[in-house]
Parts: sequence; C-alpha cells; structure tokens
Amino acid sequence: MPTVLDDIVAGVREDLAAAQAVVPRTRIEELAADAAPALDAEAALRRPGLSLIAEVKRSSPSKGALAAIADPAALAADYEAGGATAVSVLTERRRFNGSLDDLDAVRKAVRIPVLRKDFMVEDYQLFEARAHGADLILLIVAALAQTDLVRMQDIAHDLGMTALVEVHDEDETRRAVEAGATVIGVNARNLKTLAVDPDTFARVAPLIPDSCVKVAESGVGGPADAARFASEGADAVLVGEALVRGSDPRRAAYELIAAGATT
Ligand SMILES: O=C(O)c1ccccc1NCC(=O)[C@H](O)[C@H](O)COP(=O)(O)O
Repeated sequence: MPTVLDDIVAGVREDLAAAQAVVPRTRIEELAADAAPALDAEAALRRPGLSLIAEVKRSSPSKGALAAIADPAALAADYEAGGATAVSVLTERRRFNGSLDDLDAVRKAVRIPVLRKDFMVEDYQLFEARAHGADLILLIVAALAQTDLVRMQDIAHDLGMTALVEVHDEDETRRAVEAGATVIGVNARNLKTLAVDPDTFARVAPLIPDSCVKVAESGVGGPADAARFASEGADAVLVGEALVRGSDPRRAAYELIAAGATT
C-alpha cells in the first residue's frame, strides 16, 4: 500500500517531467551557475542561541488549507524582521500549494538564507533550486536510496548550498550520519500516519554527532515547545503551521527565538 510520501513523490515526478520538457538539464545547470552565490546557511544555523527556520506553508496533507498567503514575500520579510535565521519555502504544488514563484518572491524579499523545501528525488531539482536562489535544500532520507542521498548532498555542496538531511527515526538517523550529513533535521511527523510525536527529537538526537547542526521539525506549536527542543539539544526549530495561522508572524517568530534563548 503506497504511503503519503509515495503519493507525494509520484506527483513530484510527474511535475518534474513537465518542467524538464520546458527547461532541459543543460539549461537549468547554466541558470544555477549564473545565480548569485548561495549564502552560508550552515554557518548561520551554527550561531549561538536557538535558530528559527520559519516556513511559508499554505496547506498540508495533514491539515489541509492553513493560510492563503497571498504575499509570501511580505510574510518572509516579517519572519526576517522577527529574527528568523532562514525562511523555508514549500515549493511542492499538489499537496502544499507552493511553487517556485514563491521561492523567487521570497529570495528577492529577504537577505537571510532561503530553504527550498520540497521532495527532492532527482539531481535536476538541486540545480533548479539553486537557479531560483535557494541556499539550502531538503533531502528526505526516507525518499532516497543511500547512493542518491550521498550524491545529491555532494551536488548541493558543490553548488554552495547547505543540505538539510531529514530523518524520522533511528535507522534514518544512522543513514544520515553515514552519508556525512552536517545539518540533520528530525521531523516529528510520521510520514505514514502523519501523526506528530513530540518525543521523536529527544529519542533520536543522541544518535546525531555533536558536530552536526540539529534541527527539530514539525509540531512546534509555540514558545514552550521551542524552549523544550532547545533544552533537548536542538540548534534550530523549523516551524510552519504555528506561524502561518497566527495574526502577527513577526512577533511569533521573535517569541519562539526568545523562548529558545532562555534554556
Ligand atoms: O505538514 C504535513 O502535513 C506534511 C505531510 C507529509 C510530508 C511533509 C509534511 N510537512 C512538511 C514539513 O516538514 C513541515 O511543513 C515542517 O516541518 C513544519 O511543520 P509544522 O510546523 O508542523 O507546520
């Protein structure tokens, strides 16, 4: 029985084939090479205190529609003003209602690193991300064979980008570490059931070497959660829903970061 992840990836592959028919691989590589150099997102995430990766997220498979976000650039600018270290832009179209246009708009609006958050399954998407100004990309261990994970991380680094390698459990964490990941995101959302287990980070983080940046992803509902993840060793939290549902994203971003600093 296909999982939610399988369904999402199948849709991504269809959209990717359409994109490649319009912009072939050689051209997307040229566009990536011509883009302004990537910002050093890993260095930014290593700064003292709890970093916030604030997400532009319109909808999701687990919750459906979250927020209309007519102006993703304005939202990203609010995140930056609130002290976010980076902005995550969901570019997947079918389930998250995102796009590369959102990435372009956010890239133009902020001076902090930008994450292209998508389901990366082919090298083409890495060049595409860079061509659209991404500084960070997401590699989901559950969606990739180990050889693909290693190669795609190498390509991302060659393009000057940081790879946020996402894990959900102990086995995936071992694979991420073995692949040489330096920035590891522990996603509390089970990709089969979509349930969020807030204890995932505490369980899995001890397997991540101290030399890595540790990011707690999903289910951060407010400052108390940010403080808890910081006390459990998170260097950063990645937050979507709690920020896009609120009325004051700038203040909400500030409060998450402040809560992380108090631990
Ligand atoms: O959000 C989902 O429902 C989802 C389902 C399947 C795969 C990925 C999914 N979300 C992507 C993310 O990782 C989150 O957007 C991100 O961690 C922020 O989560 P949250 O703060 O809980 O919105």
